[in-house]
Amino acid sequence: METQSVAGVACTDLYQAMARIDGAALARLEQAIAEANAIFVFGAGRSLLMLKAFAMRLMHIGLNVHVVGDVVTPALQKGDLLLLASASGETASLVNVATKAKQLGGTVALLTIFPESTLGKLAEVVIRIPAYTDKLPDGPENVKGILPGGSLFEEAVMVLGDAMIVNLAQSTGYRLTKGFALHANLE
Ligand SMILES: O=P(O)(O)OC[C@H]1O[C@](O)(CO)[C@@H](O)[C@@H]1O
Repeated sequence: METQSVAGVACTDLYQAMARIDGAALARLEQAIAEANAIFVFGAGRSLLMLKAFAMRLMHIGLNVHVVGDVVTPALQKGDLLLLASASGETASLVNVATKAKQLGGTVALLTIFPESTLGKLAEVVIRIPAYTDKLPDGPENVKGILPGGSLFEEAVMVLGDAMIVNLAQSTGYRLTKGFALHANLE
C-alpha cells in the first residue's frame, strides 16, 4: 500500500477511536486545566513527546505550564494539575511522580487505555482512549489498526490535545484566528 494510503487508514482508525471517547470526561479535563494554578505534564517516551506538544499550545494560549523533569520546572503547589499520558497506566516513573503530586496537594489527570490501572486509580480525572493494545485479547473492542506499537494511542493524545486547545482558548478568551504571539522567538 502506498504510504499516503497507510496514513489515510490511520486517520480512519484514529477517527473511530475518537468516536468512543467519553465527552463528559474530556470536559472535566478541560475544566481541571482551566482551573489549575499551574499545569505539569509528564509521560515516558512518545507519550511524553505528545504532551510536550500540548504543553506548548497551553503556553501559547497563556496558561502556566511546565514539563516535569525540565531543569527550570518549579515546585508543584496545592491547586496545581499534573497531566499524565500513559497507554498502560503502569509506567513506574509516572506512578512515583503521581504519588508525589497527590501528597503535595495536586490533582492528577490521566490519558490512558487502562482506566483500571495503577495510574488510573491514582488519578482524579481519567480519560480512556480506546486505542488498540496488545495487552488485551483482540476482539470487537480491541481491533488492531494499521499503525505499529502504541502509535494510535500516542496520536490520539496529540489530536485530543489540539482539540482541547480549541475549546480552552474559547473559555480563556484567547483568539485563535491569528498566529501565536507567545511562540518562541529565539529559534
Ligand atoms: O505510555 P506508557 O504505557 O506509559 O509507556 C511508555 C512507553 O511507551 C512508548 O512511548 C512507546 O512504546 C515508549 O517510548 C515508552 O517507553
